Amino acid sequence: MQVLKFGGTSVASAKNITLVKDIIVQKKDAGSLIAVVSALGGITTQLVNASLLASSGDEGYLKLLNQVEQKHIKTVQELISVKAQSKTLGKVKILLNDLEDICRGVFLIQELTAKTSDKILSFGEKLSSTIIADFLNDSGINSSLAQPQEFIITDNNYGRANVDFGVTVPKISAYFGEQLPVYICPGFIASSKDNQWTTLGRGGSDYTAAILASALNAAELEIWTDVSGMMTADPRLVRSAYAINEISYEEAMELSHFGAKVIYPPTIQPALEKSIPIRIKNTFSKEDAGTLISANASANGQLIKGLSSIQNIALLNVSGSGMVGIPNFSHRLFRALSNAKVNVVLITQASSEHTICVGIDASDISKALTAIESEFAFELSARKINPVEVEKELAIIALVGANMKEQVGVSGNMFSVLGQNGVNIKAIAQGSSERNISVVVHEKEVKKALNSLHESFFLSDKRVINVFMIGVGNVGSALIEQLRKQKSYLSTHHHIDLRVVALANSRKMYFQERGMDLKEWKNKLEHESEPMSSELFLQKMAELNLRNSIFIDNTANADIASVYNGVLKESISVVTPNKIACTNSYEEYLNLKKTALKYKAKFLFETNVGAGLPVINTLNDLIKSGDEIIKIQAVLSGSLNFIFNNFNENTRFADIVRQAQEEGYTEPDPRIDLSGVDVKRKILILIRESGLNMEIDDIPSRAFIPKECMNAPTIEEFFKKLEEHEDTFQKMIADAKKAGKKIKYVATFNKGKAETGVQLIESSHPLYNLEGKDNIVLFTTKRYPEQPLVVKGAGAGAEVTASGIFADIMRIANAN
Ligand SMILES: NC(=O)C1=CN([C@@H]2O[C@H](COP(=O)(O)OP(=O)(O)OC[C@H]3O[C@@H](n4cnc5c(N)ncnc54)[C@H](OP(=O)(O)O)[C@@H]3O)[C@@H](O)[C@H]2O)C=CC1
Ligand SMILES: N[C@@H](CC=O)C(=O)O
Repeated sequence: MQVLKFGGTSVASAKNITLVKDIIVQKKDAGSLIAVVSALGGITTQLVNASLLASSGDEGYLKLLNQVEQKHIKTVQELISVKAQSKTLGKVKILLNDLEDICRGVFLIQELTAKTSDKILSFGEKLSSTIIADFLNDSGINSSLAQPQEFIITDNNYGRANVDFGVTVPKISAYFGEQLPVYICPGFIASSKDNQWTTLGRGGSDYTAAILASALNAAELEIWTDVSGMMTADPRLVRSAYAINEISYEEAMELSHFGAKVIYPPTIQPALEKSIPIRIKNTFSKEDAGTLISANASANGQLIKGLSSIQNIALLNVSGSGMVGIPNFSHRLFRALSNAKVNVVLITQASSEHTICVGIDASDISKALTAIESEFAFELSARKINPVEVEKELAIIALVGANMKEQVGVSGNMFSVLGQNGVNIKAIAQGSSERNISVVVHEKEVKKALNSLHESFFLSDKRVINVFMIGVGNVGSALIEQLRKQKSYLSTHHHIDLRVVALANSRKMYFQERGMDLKEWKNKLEHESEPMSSELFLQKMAELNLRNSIFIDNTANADIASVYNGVLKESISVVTPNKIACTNSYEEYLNLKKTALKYKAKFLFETNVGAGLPVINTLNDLIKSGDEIIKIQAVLSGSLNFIFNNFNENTRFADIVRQAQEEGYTEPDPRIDLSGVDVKRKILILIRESGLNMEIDDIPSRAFIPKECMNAPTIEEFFKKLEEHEDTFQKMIADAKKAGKKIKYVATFNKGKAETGVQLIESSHPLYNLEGKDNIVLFTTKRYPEQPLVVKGAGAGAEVTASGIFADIMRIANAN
């Protein structure tokens, strides 16, 4: 005998019932089958609501009953041929009349007992099974409507009756002794020994199917539902969740206890006891393999089978010195909660015995508090225990898998993934079965936590990196184009799904939670955006609370640089070419580093010095490996090097500066380069990264631009003044030429002192042949005392800078 169970959504409409028929037709040739059916989707809830309204004397119950009636009549009319319809409609009408009579009784006496409630709720399955059996017969499939009241016998515990297996099993064997091709059996309903209608409680139809499968020694029990099996995580929260092929009974129970509602394992006990495999199948995608739950489920090398989550959890923290070493304490606590019918979902106790923390459904908080306060009234008044602390808006997330046992590092990995994403863990529970590690987190973190854990433990997945970018000018737009071009490469070769979630310039900002199409960003930012406000940008970024988020600042703006600390505190990494944050006071610079460390975020700014050149990383490697910096000599301004390499007696200084600006080598405000400020910032960053404390004002610079130019109020005025001082610049270049030297703007750090300014460089010096917009950095260190370690190459320009930022993004993406 085959036993199949179809849940509420599988039989929610005529269209769905037709799919059920197709499955039955396909299966019936393999032997007799019993199809256990639930009530049409949504009907049980309507019956509950109608009975409650009736019991409170509200005539609104009639409206609900009318909706129930219409739904069933419509289903009959859509399913059954006209000539056979009246017979089925007659049966349905009789049932509906009985239902209405019972509800009217409840309405009149305004009382709803558990016994009457069971009677009312039974109509859902009675109606659905009657219609489905008639539909199959009308479609030429010989079907019999089974009457579970005749073979599932229970006690009188209405609402959740207990099955008497001693009586039930022989009755089932006798009832199904003569095997017809197809039985349609209403799930959920049963009968007590004194012939009263009872129901089997939550998951009741699964239970009916499991009882039948067990009593009839079915080869397999199939549960047909609306998903393609038990999923690795809740697909509404984790889009990349997928169906688990095989899972053990124990793992299925763990997953289901914590939120995977596909099956309700306690009701599967009869099948489990006889090791009858259970297959979860999707009525709406019947070719999908589904999930096989069995005693010998193959692990397929997977440590973790799934992630589950339950929301609306509260933690009660019971603490106090009066608990320590008192053996009876926990007994009293749990007895009080049990007597108050509070279900304890999670328990943790520190070995100090000073606190016990219990997780409960938040709707039970007041019941639980009353129970505890009354049980421990004396201890509370004597201050032997503290007032119970309650924390709400929490959720439990559990990692489930039998293969975790004895496997080192699973919980370590779990905690580190959550930590890197700034998810605070409020409580932890792991049983010695090592099949489940549960953590309690804030409700708002659930989505991020589940997604980061899913990415980490289910390797077939892509790792999503979410980018929030302010500044889409010269460098920012080059970066966007590089990200666009590399997207599919990163996806294929590195399993990284790099998404740009937000973009902003000084006027507008545009957000797209699932990542935007980078071909269209300009249009979207211009036409589908909202006004830019850095506060709102940060607020939206925090509210989205996406895993693996990176904030990128491609501006040269001090206000934007001032938000990094707050961003890092959200455990969001910061990448920036903007030098302002690292050249503010030393204290602020150190503070950013400390915050990043504390909140497990990264603060990366490789492009602050030498654009895309690996200057800071090289220096960091030297320092980390124990080397010491003796001297740094460098040309750190791409624009100034370009200007001095291209300016001659045949060109005008202002034109060359303008060209450097147009080529994208200068700062947004070129005065920052020409004043030497940009170079001071860069050498300062190198000094600080070498481990030394220095402020920008400690670095002198020899100005070469006349004061009058630097004092110009606007950039345009500045260019005009440069033109007016052309003679000064021509003299500079002529003097250098006469001396057979080249002009370079050099930064030096030696013996604890730094200085910057123009120098005339001889042809034998390593700086002499520095072409175009190149930078060069010479590190003389304890390990490189004579021949300095040299980093050289293009030190300015949008493309190289963008690629340096991209490299920082990849460092973060690959680090987690
Ligand atoms: N060019 C280079 O070779 C290198 C540059 N860098 C650094 O890269 C950064 C960017 O330079 P670059 O791209 O040339 O500059 P751009 O002036 O071309 O672009 C700056 C971008 O930042 C935006 N912006 C400025 N202020 C704000 C604000 N308050 N809020 C939001 N957006 C703002 C601008 O918007 P809007 O257009 O609306 O003003 C623009 O999109 C600078 O910090 C620079 O020092 C670092 C290494 C090398
Ligand atoms: N303006 C800078 C480029 C970025 O740091 C330079 O000229 O080097």
